[in-house]
Amino acid sequence: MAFVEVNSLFKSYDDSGFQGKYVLNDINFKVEENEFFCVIGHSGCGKSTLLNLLAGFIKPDKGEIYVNGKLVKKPSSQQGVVFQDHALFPWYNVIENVAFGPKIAGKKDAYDIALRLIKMVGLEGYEKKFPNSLSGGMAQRVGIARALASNPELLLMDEPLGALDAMTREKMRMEILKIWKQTKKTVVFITHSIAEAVYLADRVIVLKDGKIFLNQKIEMERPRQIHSDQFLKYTKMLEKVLFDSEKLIVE
Ligand SMILES: Nc1ncnc2c1ncn2[C@@H]1O[C@H](COP(=O)(O)OP(=O)(O)OP(=O)(O)O)[C@@H](O)[C@H]1O
Repeated sequence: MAFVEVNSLFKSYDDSGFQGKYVLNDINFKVEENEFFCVIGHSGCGKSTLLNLLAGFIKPDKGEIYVNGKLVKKPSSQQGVVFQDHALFPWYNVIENVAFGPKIAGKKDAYDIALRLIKMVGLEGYEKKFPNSLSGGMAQRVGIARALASNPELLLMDEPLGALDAMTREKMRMEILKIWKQTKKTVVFITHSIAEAVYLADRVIVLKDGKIFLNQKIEMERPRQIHSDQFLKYTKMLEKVLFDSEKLIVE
């Protein structure tokens, strides 16, 4: 069994639930352990819905999701989530935000865990700062540290770089890859950006009209050279599927 298995998943927000109203319509895919898995699609195609289902925040109409062999039924510390708007507690400083999960779990070393992760995301010295005094990139680093603090098996990232300016975004991409390599987590990462998906992913799926239109392995050495022929080959392939209505390729 793969680390994550999504089997015949259907989700509608309409009680009548007939086909055609499904935001996700018979979605099937697998994510291997330690894989960096990207989901890409136009606005409204169901990316966040898929992530919320993986996180156990909402339930499917039909189908199942297994994470490490366990059926996802509700949110759990095994699924860490990073949100686009970082969703930090504004009344807590950085260390309290990061230590929150381990403290709730009764970990005696919650602050040690938090300190280690704050250092890992490059925010040493900022432990006592409050979210409103941090830049977008810094707040997102705290969001990542907080998600990692519960030592989840699966890290779910919903457009974590979407609100950042282009330069910070580029820097954060590299940071995320570094953190991924260091922690050896399995990552499901949602993005609007084709280049981001090709830069980051071991595998990309393209969601469109409630279906997976492409499930593609990205076979390139890291760090990836964004001007290389191979990189352009993949970006063109994804562009074609995203903007061309005919393709339906599932490996
Ligand atoms: N709670 C909800 N109730 C009703 N409809 C919803 C709800 N959440 C999402 N939808 C609808 O489901 C569809 C998919 O939304 P979703 O947020 O999953 O898309 P998305 O691909 O993440 O979009 P974006 O990239 O803009 O964030 C949209 O048509 C949206 O309006």
